[in-house]
Amino acid sequence: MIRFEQVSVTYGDAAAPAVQGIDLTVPEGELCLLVGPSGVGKSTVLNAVCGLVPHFTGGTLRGRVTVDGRDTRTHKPRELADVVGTVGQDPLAHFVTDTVEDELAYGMESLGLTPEVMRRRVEETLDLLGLAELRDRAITTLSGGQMQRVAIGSVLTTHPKVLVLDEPTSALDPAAAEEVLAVLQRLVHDLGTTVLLAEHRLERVVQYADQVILLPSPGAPPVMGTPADIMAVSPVHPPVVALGRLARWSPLPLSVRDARRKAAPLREQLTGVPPQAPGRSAEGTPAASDAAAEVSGLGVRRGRTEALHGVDLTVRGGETIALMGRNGAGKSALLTTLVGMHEPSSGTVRVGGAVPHRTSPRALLRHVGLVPQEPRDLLYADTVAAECTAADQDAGAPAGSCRALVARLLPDVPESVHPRDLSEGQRLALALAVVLTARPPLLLLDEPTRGLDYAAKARLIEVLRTLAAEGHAIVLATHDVELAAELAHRVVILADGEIVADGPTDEVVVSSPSFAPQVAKVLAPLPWLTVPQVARALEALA
Ligand SMILES: Nc1ncnc2c1ncn2[C@@H]1O[C@H](COP(=O)(O)OP(=O)(O)OP(=O)(O)O)[C@@H](O)[C@H]1O
Ligand SMILES: Nc1ncnc2c1ncn2[C@@H]1O[C@H](COP(=O)(O)OP(=O)(O)OP(=O)(O)O)[C@@H](O)[C@H]1O
Repeated sequence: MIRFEQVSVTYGDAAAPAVQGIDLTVPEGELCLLVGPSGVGKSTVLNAVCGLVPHFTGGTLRGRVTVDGRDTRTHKPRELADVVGTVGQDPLAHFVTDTVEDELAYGMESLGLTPEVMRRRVEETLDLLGLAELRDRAITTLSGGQMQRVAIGSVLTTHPKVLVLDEPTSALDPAAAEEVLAVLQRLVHDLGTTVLLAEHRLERVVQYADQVILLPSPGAPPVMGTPADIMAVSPVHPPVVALGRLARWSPLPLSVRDARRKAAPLREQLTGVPPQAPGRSAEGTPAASDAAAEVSGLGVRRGRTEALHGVDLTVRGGETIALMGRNGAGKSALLTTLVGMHEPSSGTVRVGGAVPHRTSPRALLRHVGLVPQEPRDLLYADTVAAECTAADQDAGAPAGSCRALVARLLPDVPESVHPRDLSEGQRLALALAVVLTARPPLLLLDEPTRGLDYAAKARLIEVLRTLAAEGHAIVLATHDVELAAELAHRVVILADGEIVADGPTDEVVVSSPSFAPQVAKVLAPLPWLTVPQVARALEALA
């Protein structure tokens, strides 16, 4: 259905192609997963299928890409739209209408479907993606995950033969991610739809894949095979696979269910061994005077929505809190209120003693820094190098500090490229470095792992742990249960703008079917959360 013949893509005046030696076929009616490290060229491959590369991104495509027999060189993206539905990494860039309902209907209008069919599919999709209450909402007022749901819904309504999805679950809460994957699988099984999907959080998708294409490193040709064969060699793999490799299980488990069947001996070995508590540093709980932020009885309105109400939260230096909860629960609203972007409708907020919305942004910078959900909002300069220089100057940090942080998080981020042209993971690494350079006492991160591969995530965890150990307070809003399990001392769960759980990570996540990490599910009822925890314990036992 999708055919690549000796394809390579070179951007602008880059010295080497971003991808090369791509020669493969994605068969009709299969769900094919594209995996590989950050910046390796996954989006480039996907965009070549829908024709955005090279028609919109520029650059040179050599070789041939055909979709359902149509050559993307001679067919513009518009002329492929009836065959290929695409969800890109940045939904906002692709929306054409203003409201949720219009966006869901838009794709169908050009296909000449009857009003009855259109109506029915819109209703189905609203229900399927939990968007019914938001149908009249302006798209610009949606939360990140709500936008991603609309973007996915808008391509589902047209029932295209081919779906191309770039990290489609990166902003979705765990339950929504599962629902979307279940829908995709149903389309593949029942309608014979062909799905090509790139994703970093393999724990969410690998068990649904018929085939996996691995781009192992920049410029290296892809390897294609069954999920089990590829996971056995892939540098990127989900925690169950890491656990399976560690415990030498064969065949390697791809799902929690597979792993549980093999885990009895490991459970036995670990029984009675106390796991090291997640994220905990040697210093223990910091003194009560260290409050980096105090929130009390907080209410925040966004348009007609009561995004937060009655929120009480104290964040202390040295502590890392994961803020979790469904899409639209109010996580971003809380973080942005802490940096003064919204005036509370009730209650009080103090950050380092200051009232954020009455403090000048410049003065507030001494107390708090936010990496926003859309890293682009933070980046102004024309090149990565200029962005880093500016960050050093703003923070009064030694020249080269920001650049060194970028390199520490992700190798090979190009210096002279415009931040706009970076891959998703590269752009996030840059935004993280810009904020980390200022070393604010309170560090807020909104979904800080989109586009990051497992290795980059592990390096980010290291950097953040060091900061926490030095007394910085960290709050991260995330749907990444694996990240929360590794990093957070404490988990706070928001639902409909209210705090519904607040406690030590192991206590909160282990008991939750949505927020438990894979290792917790595999080893339950034992309270283990992460592969590194298990690895350390096994080493000590050996
Ligand atoms: N328009 C462009 N101009 C110049 N370089 C680009 C452009 N788009 C992408 N690149 C570069 O090509 C490489 C591959 O990027 P791509 O977005 O395809 O990676 P990816 O595997 O999707 O990454 P991620 O996992 O971070 O989303 C990166 O080094 C990126 O900086
Ligand atoms: N300008 C606005 N007008 C109306 N409602 C808004 C506006 N901005 C945000 N909202 C709503 O406020 C609620 C909280 O949004 P917020 O972005 O804080 O959610 P979130 O927990 O960060 O979600 P996600 O996990 O999807 O990022 C959502 O229901 C959202 O639709």
